[in-house]
Amino acid sequence: MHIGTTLTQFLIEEQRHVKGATGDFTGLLNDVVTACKMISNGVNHGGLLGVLGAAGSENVQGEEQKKMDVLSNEIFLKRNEWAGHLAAMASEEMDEVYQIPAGNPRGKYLLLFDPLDGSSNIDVNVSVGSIFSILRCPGGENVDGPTPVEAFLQPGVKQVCAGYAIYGPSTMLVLTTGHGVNGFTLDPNVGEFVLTHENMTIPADTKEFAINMSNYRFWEEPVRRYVDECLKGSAGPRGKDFNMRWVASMVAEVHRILTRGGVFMYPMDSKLKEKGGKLRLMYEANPMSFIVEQAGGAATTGRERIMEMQPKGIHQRVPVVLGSKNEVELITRYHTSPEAAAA
Ligand SMILES: O=P(O)(O)OC[C@H]1O[C@](O)(COP(=O)(O)O)[C@@H](O)[C@@H]1O
Ligand SMILES: [Mg+2]
Ligand SMILES: [Mg+2]
Repeated sequence: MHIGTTLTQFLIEEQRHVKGATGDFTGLLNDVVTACKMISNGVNHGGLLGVLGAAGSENVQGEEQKKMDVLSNEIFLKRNEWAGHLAAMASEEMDEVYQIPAGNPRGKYLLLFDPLDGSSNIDVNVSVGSIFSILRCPGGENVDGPTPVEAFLQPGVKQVCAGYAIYGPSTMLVLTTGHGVNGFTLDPNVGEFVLTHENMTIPADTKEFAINMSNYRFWEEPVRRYVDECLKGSAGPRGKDFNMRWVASMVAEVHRILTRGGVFMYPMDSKLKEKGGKLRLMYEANPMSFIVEQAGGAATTGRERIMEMQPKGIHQRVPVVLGSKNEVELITRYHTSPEAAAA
Protein backbone atom coordinates (compact mmCIF):
# COMPACT_ATOMS: atom_id res chain seq x y z
CA MET A 1 0.00 0.00 0.00
CA HIS A 2 1.28 3.51 -0.67
CA ILE A 3 0.64 6.77 1.07
CA GLY A 4 -2.44 8.38 -0.49
CA THR A 5 -4.38 5.12 -0.66
CA THR A 6 -7.93 5.67 0.48
CA LEU A 7 -9.36 3.65 3.37
CA THR A 8 -11.92 2.07 1.02
CA GLN A 9 -9.10 0.83 -1.26
CA PHE A 10 -7.15 -0.36 1.78
CA LEU A 11 -10.09 -2.41 3.06
CA ILE A 12 -10.78 -3.98 -0.30
CA GLU A 13 -7.12 -4.86 -0.65
CA GLU A 14 -7.16 -6.43 2.83
CA GLN A 15 -10.31 -8.38 1.90
CA ARG A 16 -8.56 -9.83 -1.15
CA HIS A 17 -6.05 -11.50 1.20
CA VAL A 18 -8.80 -13.24 3.21
CA LYS A 19 -9.79 -16.61 1.74
CA GLY A 20 -13.58 -16.94 1.43
CA ALA A 21 -14.18 -13.32 2.38
CA THR A 22 -17.82 -12.30 1.79
CA GLY A 23 -17.38 -8.52 1.98
CA ASP A 24 -19.41 -8.47 5.20
CA PHE A 25 -16.47 -7.27 7.28
CA THR A 26 -15.58 -4.55 4.76
CA GLY A 27 -19.22 -3.45 4.68
CA LEU A 28 -19.34 -3.26 8.47
CA LEU A 29 -16.14 -1.19 8.67
CA ASN A 30 -17.48 1.19 6.03
CA ASP A 31 -20.58 1.77 8.17
CA VAL A 32 -18.44 2.36 11.28
CA VAL A 33 -16.28 4.81 9.30
CA THR A 34 -19.39 6.69 8.10
CA ALA A 35 -20.51 7.02 11.72
CA CYS A 36 -17.11 8.50 12.63
CA LYS A 37 -17.28 10.99 9.74
CA MET A 38 -20.72 12.13 10.93
CA ILE A 39 -19.53 12.49 14.54
CA SER A 40 -16.46 14.41 13.31
CA ASN A 41 -18.80 16.84 11.56
CA GLY A 42 -20.83 17.30 14.75
CA VAL A 43 -17.73 17.81 16.90
CA ASN A 44 -16.21 20.26 14.42
CA HIS A 45 -19.37 22.41 14.32
CA GLY A 46 -19.80 22.28 18.10
CA GLY A 47 -21.61 25.42 19.33
CA LEU A 48 -22.85 26.21 15.82
CA LEU A 49 -25.10 23.14 16.01
CA GLY A 50 -25.93 23.58 19.70
CA VAL A 51 -24.44 20.16 20.49
CA LEU A 52 -22.28 21.27 23.41
CA GLY A 53 -23.19 20.91 27.07
CA ALA A 54 -24.97 18.33 29.19
CA ALA A 55 -27.77 16.11 27.92
CA GLY A 56 -29.47 16.16 31.35
CA SER A 57 -29.21 12.36 31.72
CA GLU A 58 -26.83 9.78 33.25
CA ASN A 59 -25.42 6.58 31.71
CA VAL A 60 -25.09 3.10 33.23
CA GLN A 61 -21.75 4.19 34.71
CA GLY A 62 -23.51 6.90 36.72
CA GLU A 63 -21.75 9.56 34.63
CA GLU A 64 -23.42 12.72 33.38
CA GLN A 65 -23.99 12.33 29.65
CA LYS A 66 -22.99 15.13 27.29
CA LYS A 67 -25.28 15.93 24.33
CA MET A 68 -22.49 14.64 22.05
CA ASP A 69 -22.33 11.34 24.00
CA VAL A 70 -26.01 10.74 23.25
CA LEU A 71 -25.82 12.02 19.65
CA SER A 72 -22.69 9.97 18.85
CA ASN A 73 -24.33 6.86 20.30
CA GLU A 74 -27.41 7.43 18.14
CA ILE A 75 -25.23 7.87 15.04
CA PHE A 76 -23.39 4.58 15.69
CA LEU A 77 -26.69 2.72 16.13
CA LYS A 78 -28.39 4.17 13.08
CA ARG A 79 -25.37 3.68 10.82
CA ASN A 80 -24.83 0.05 11.83
CA GLU A 81 -28.24 -1.49 12.52
CA TRP A 82 -29.53 -1.73 8.92
CA ALA A 83 -26.97 -3.47 6.67
CA GLY A 84 -27.05 -7.04 7.98
CA HIS A 85 -23.43 -7.32 9.21
CA LEU A 86 -24.24 -7.40 12.93
CA ALA A 87 -25.91 -9.75 15.39
CA ALA A 88 -25.98 -7.02 18.08
CA MET A 89 -24.13 -4.00 19.54
CA ALA A 90 -22.93 -2.81 22.96
CA SER A 91 -22.09 0.76 23.93
CA GLU A 92 -20.73 2.72 26.88
CA GLU A 93 -23.91 4.80 26.74
CA MET A 94 -26.42 1.90 26.92
CA ASP A 95 -27.10 -0.37 29.90
CA GLU A 96 -28.07 -3.45 27.88
CA VAL A 97 -27.07 -5.12 24.62
CA TYR A 98 -28.63 -3.36 21.62
CA GLN A 99 -30.53 -5.94 19.53
CA ILE A 100 -30.83 -5.46 15.76
CA PRO A 101 -34.38 -4.16 15.18
CA ALA A 102 -36.86 -6.79 14.01
CA GLY A 103 -37.18 -6.73 10.23
CA ASN A 104 -33.54 -5.79 9.74
CA PRO A 105 -31.20 -8.55 8.55
CA ARG A 106 -28.72 -9.86 11.12
CA GLY A 107 -25.08 -10.71 10.60
CA LYS A 108 -22.20 -12.63 12.13
CA TYR A 109 -20.33 -9.81 13.88
CA LEU A 110 -20.65 -7.98 17.21
CA LEU A 111 -19.76 -4.28 17.52
CA LEU A 112 -18.74 -2.68 20.82
CA PHE A 113 -18.05 1.04 21.04
CA ASP A 114 -17.34 4.09 23.14
CA PRO A 115 -19.16 6.60 20.93
CA LEU A 116 -17.42 9.64 22.40
CA ASP A 117 -14.23 9.23 24.39
CA GLY A 118 -12.87 12.11 26.43
CA SER A 119 -16.33 13.58 27.03
CA SER A 120 -15.06 15.99 29.71
CA ASN A 121 -13.16 17.75 26.91
CA ILE A 122 -15.97 18.26 24.39
CA ASP A 123 -17.12 21.61 25.84
CA VAL A 124 -13.57 22.94 26.09
CA ASN A 125 -12.63 22.12 22.48
CA VAL A 126 -9.89 19.59 23.29
CA SER A 127 -9.43 16.43 21.19
CA VAL A 128 -12.03 13.69 21.71
CA GLY A 129 -12.68 10.46 19.83
CA SER A 130 -14.63 7.26 19.26
CA ILE A 131 -13.30 3.76 20.04
CA PHE A 132 -14.60 0.48 18.57
CA SER A 133 -13.98 -3.27 18.78
CA ILE A 134 -15.34 -6.02 16.51
CA LEU A 135 -15.88 -9.66 17.56
CA ARG A 136 -17.42 -12.66 15.83
CA CYS A 137 -20.79 -13.70 17.25
CA PRO A 138 -20.68 -17.33 18.45
CA GLY A 139 -23.09 -19.23 16.17
CA GLY A 140 -22.91 -16.38 13.61
CA GLU A 141 -26.18 -14.97 12.24
CA ASN A 142 -28.13 -18.14 12.95
CA VAL A 143 -28.95 -17.12 16.50
CA ASP A 144 -32.68 -17.40 17.20
CA GLY A 145 -34.10 -14.65 19.36
CA PRO A 146 -32.11 -11.89 21.09
CA THR A 147 -28.31 -12.11 21.12
CA PRO A 148 -27.30 -12.90 24.72
CA VAL A 149 -24.81 -10.70 26.58
CA GLU A 150 -22.62 -13.79 27.00
CA ALA A 151 -21.89 -13.67 23.25
CA PHE A 152 -19.87 -10.50 23.89
CA LEU A 153 -17.85 -11.80 26.83
CA GLN A 154 -14.80 -12.89 24.80
CA PRO A 155 -11.18 -12.07 25.73
CA GLY A 156 -9.43 -9.30 23.77
CA VAL A 157 -7.35 -11.82 21.81
CA LYS A 158 -10.61 -12.79 20.02
CA GLN A 159 -11.05 -9.32 18.49
CA VAL A 160 -11.24 -9.33 14.69
CA CYS A 161 -10.59 -5.60 14.47
CA ALA A 162 -10.10 -2.58 16.73
CA GLY A 163 -9.88 1.11 15.96
CA TYR A 164 -10.43 4.65 17.05
CA ALA A 165 -11.24 7.96 15.45
CA ILE A 166 -9.64 11.06 16.91
CA TYR A 167 -11.42 14.38 16.39
CA GLY A 168 -8.54 16.79 16.85
CA PRO A 169 -6.86 19.45 14.70
CA SER A 170 -7.44 16.90 11.97
CA THR A 171 -9.73 13.90 12.09
CA MET A 172 -7.91 10.59 11.90
CA LEU A 173 -8.88 6.93 11.97
CA VAL A 174 -6.40 4.36 13.28
CA LEU A 175 -7.10 0.67 13.04
CA THR A 176 -5.77 -2.89 13.15
CA THR A 177 -7.14 -6.16 11.85
CA GLY A 178 -4.20 -8.06 13.33
CA HIS A 179 -1.68 -7.15 10.60
CA GLY A 180 -0.08 -4.04 12.06
CA VAL A 181 -1.54 -0.58 12.64
CA ASN A 182 -2.36 2.06 10.00
CA GLY A 183 -3.55 5.65 10.32
CA PHE A 184 -5.78 7.53 7.89
CA THR A 185 -6.51 11.27 7.79
CA LEU A 186 -9.93 12.58 6.76
CA ASP A 187 -9.78 14.87 3.73
CA PRO A 188 -12.82 17.03 4.49
CA ASN A 189 -12.97 18.30 0.90
CA VAL A 190 -13.30 14.76 -0.47
CA GLY A 191 -14.96 13.19 2.59
CA GLU A 192 -12.57 10.26 2.38
CA PHE A 193 -9.98 8.90 4.79
CA VAL A 194 -6.53 8.72 3.16
CA LEU A 195 -3.56 6.59 4.32
CA THR A 196 -1.06 8.99 5.94
CA HIS A 197 0.50 6.91 8.75
CA GLU A 198 1.53 3.49 7.44
CA ASN A 199 2.57 0.70 9.82
CA MET A 200 2.66 2.77 13.02
CA THR A 201 5.09 1.43 15.66
CA ILE A 202 5.79 2.36 19.30
CA PRO A 203 9.43 2.73 20.44
CA ALA A 204 10.24 0.25 23.26
CA ASP A 205 11.70 2.94 25.51
CA THR A 206 10.37 6.39 26.42
CA LYS A 207 10.88 9.48 28.57
CA GLU A 208 7.22 10.50 28.69
CA PHE A 209 4.49 9.31 31.04
CA ALA A 210 0.80 10.17 31.28
CA ILE A 211 -1.29 9.76 34.45
CA ASN A 212 -3.82 11.91 36.35
CA MET A 213 -1.45 13.12 39.09
CA SER A 214 -4.33 14.45 41.20
CA ASN A 215 -5.01 10.83 42.19
CA TYR A 216 -1.50 10.36 43.65
CA ARG A 217 -2.68 9.86 47.28
CA PHE A 218 -5.05 7.06 46.17
CA TRP A 219 -2.47 5.06 44.15
CA GLU A 220 -0.96 1.69 45.10
CA GLU A 221 2.71 1.60 46.11
CA PRO A 222 4.11 0.27 42.77
CA VAL A 223 2.60 3.20 40.82
CA ARG A 224 3.81 5.77 43.33
CA ARG A 225 7.30 4.23 43.16
CA TYR A 226 7.31 4.38 39.35
CA VAL A 227 6.11 8.01 39.18
CA ASP A 228 8.43 9.13 42.00
CA GLU A 229 11.39 7.65 40.11
CA CYS A 230 10.33 9.44 36.90
CA LEU A 231 10.07 12.72 38.82
CA LYS A 232 13.57 12.25 40.26
CA GLY A 233 14.81 12.25 36.67
CA SER A 234 18.53 11.98 35.84
CA ALA A 235 19.43 12.39 39.54
CA GLY A 236 17.35 9.30 40.38
CA PRO A 237 17.48 5.52 39.72
CA ARG A 238 16.16 5.95 36.13
CA GLY A 239 19.16 8.17 35.22
CA LYS A 240 17.12 10.20 32.70
CA ASP A 241 14.65 13.11 32.82
CA PHE A 242 10.99 12.42 32.09
CA ASN A 243 8.24 14.66 30.66
CA MET A 244 4.57 14.38 31.61
CA ARG A 245 1.35 14.75 29.64
CA TRP A 246 -2.36 14.36 30.58
CA VAL A 247 -5.05 15.28 28.02
CA ALA A 248 -7.92 13.42 29.78
CA SER A 249 -8.96 11.82 26.47
CA MET A 250 -7.70 8.23 26.21
CA VAL A 251 -7.75 8.42 22.38
CA ALA A 252 -5.43 11.44 22.43
CA GLU A 253 -3.02 9.77 24.88
CA VAL A 254 -2.88 6.55 22.82
CA HIS A 255 -2.50 8.49 19.56
CA ARG A 256 0.46 10.43 21.01
CA ILE A 257 2.03 7.15 22.15
CA LEU A 258 1.54 5.56 18.69
CA THR A 259 3.17 8.65 17.18
CA ARG A 260 6.19 9.19 19.49
CA GLY A 261 6.10 6.58 22.29
CA GLY A 262 5.23 6.97 25.95
CA VAL A 263 3.30 5.24 28.70
CA PHE A 264 -0.34 5.86 29.71
CA MET A 265 -1.70 4.78 33.07
CA TYR A 266 -5.13 4.79 34.63
CA PRO A 267 -4.18 2.42 37.46
CA MET A 268 -6.20 0.91 40.24
CA ASP A 269 -6.56 3.26 43.20
CA SER A 270 -8.31 3.19 46.57
CA LYS A 271 -11.13 5.41 45.22
CA LEU A 272 -11.84 2.98 42.36
CA LYS A 273 -11.35 -0.30 44.26
CA GLU A 274 -15.08 -1.16 44.33
CA LYS A 275 -15.53 -0.38 40.64
CA GLY A 276 -12.41 -2.35 39.59
CA GLY A 277 -10.85 0.64 37.80
CA LYS A 278 -11.85 3.69 35.74
CA LEU A 279 -11.65 2.57 32.10
CA ARG A 280 -13.92 -0.05 30.54
CA LEU A 281 -12.47 -3.38 29.38
CA MET A 282 -14.73 -4.10 26.38
CA TYR A 283 -14.77 -0.79 24.51
CA GLU A 284 -11.73 1.11 25.83
CA ALA A 285 -9.02 -1.20 27.26
CA ASN A 286 -9.36 -4.19 24.87
CA PRO A 287 -9.46 -2.27 21.56
CA MET A 288 -6.61 0.06 22.64
CA SER A 289 -4.56 -2.93 23.86
CA PHE A 290 -4.99 -4.71 20.50
CA ILE A 291 -3.80 -1.58 18.66
CA VAL A 292 -0.88 -0.95 21.04
CA GLU A 293 0.32 -4.58 20.91
CA GLN A 294 0.05 -4.61 17.10
CA ALA A 295 2.30 -1.52 17.09
CA GLY A 296 4.93 -3.33 19.19
CA GLY A 297 3.86 -1.94 22.57
CA ALA A 298 2.40 -3.69 25.64
CA ALA A 299 -0.81 -3.36 27.70
CA THR A 300 -1.41 -4.75 31.21
CA THR A 301 -3.54 -4.05 34.26
CA GLY A 302 -0.26 -3.64 36.14
CA ARG A 303 -0.50 -7.32 36.97
CA GLU A 304 -1.77 -9.22 33.87
CA ARG A 305 -2.03 -8.88 30.06
CA ILE A 306 -5.35 -7.11 29.37
CA MET A 307 -6.05 -9.03 26.13
CA GLU A 308 -6.07 -12.40 28.00
CA MET A 309 -8.62 -11.37 30.62
CA GLN A 310 -11.93 -13.25 30.62
CA PRO A 311 -14.61 -10.50 30.67
CA LYS A 312 -17.30 -10.71 33.36
CA GLY A 313 -19.63 -8.04 32.01
CA ILE A 314 -19.93 -5.57 29.10
CA HIS A 315 -19.32 -2.55 31.35
CA GLN A 316 -16.52 -4.14 33.45
CA ARG A 317 -13.74 -1.67 34.44
CA VAL A 318 -10.03 -2.50 34.68
CA PRO A 319 -6.76 -0.75 35.57
CA VAL A 320 -4.76 0.19 32.44
CA VAL A 321 -1.00 0.53 31.87
CA LEU A 322 -0.08 0.70 28.17
CA GLY A 323 2.51 1.97 25.73
CA SER A 324 6.27 1.53 25.24
CA LYS A 325 7.04 -2.14 25.93
CA ASN A 326 10.03 -1.80 28.28
CA GLU A 327 8.28 0.83 30.39
CA VAL A 328 5.07 -1.19 30.74
CA GLU A 329 7.11 -4.27 31.68
CA LEU A 330 8.98 -2.27 34.33
CA ILE A 331 5.73 -0.96 35.87
CA THR A 332 4.28 -4.51 35.78
CA ARG A 333 7.41 -5.91 37.49
CA TYR A 334 6.97 -3.29 40.24
CA HIS A 335 3.51 -4.82 40.82
CA THR A 336 4.41 -8.49 40.52
CA SER A 337 8.05 -8.99 41.55
CA PRO A 338 8.62 -10.37 45.12
CA GLU A 339 10.44 -7.26 46.34
CA ALA A 340 7.33 -5.30 45.34
CA ALA A 341 5.16 -7.84 47.19
CA ALA A 342 7.36 -7.35 50.26
CA ALA A 343 7.07 -3.53 50.04
O1 LIG B 1 -11.20 12.78 34.30
P1 LIG B 1 -9.95 11.97 34.40
O2 LIG B 1 -9.77 11.29 35.72
O3 LIG B 1 -8.75 12.74 34.02
O4 LIG B 1 -10.14 10.75 33.37
C1 LIG B 1 -9.93 10.89 32.01
C2 LIG B 1 -10.23 9.58 31.35
O5 LIG B 1 -11.63 9.34 31.36
C3 LIG B 1 -12.12 9.20 30.01
O6 LIG B 1 -12.59 10.43 29.58
C4 LIG B 1 -13.23 8.17 30.07
O7 LIG B 1 -13.85 8.01 28.84
P2 LIG B 1 -15.28 8.64 28.46
O8 LIG B 1 -15.09 10.09 28.25
O9 LIG B 1 -15.62 7.89 27.23
O10 LIG B 1 -16.22 8.32 29.57
C5 LIG B 1 -10.89 8.78 29.21
O11 LIG B 1 -10.94 9.15 27.86
C6 LIG B 1 -9.77 9.54 29.90
O12 LIG B 1 -8.53 8.90 29.76
MG1 LIG C 1 -14.00 6.59 26.97
MG1 LIG D 1 -17.35 7.82 26.14
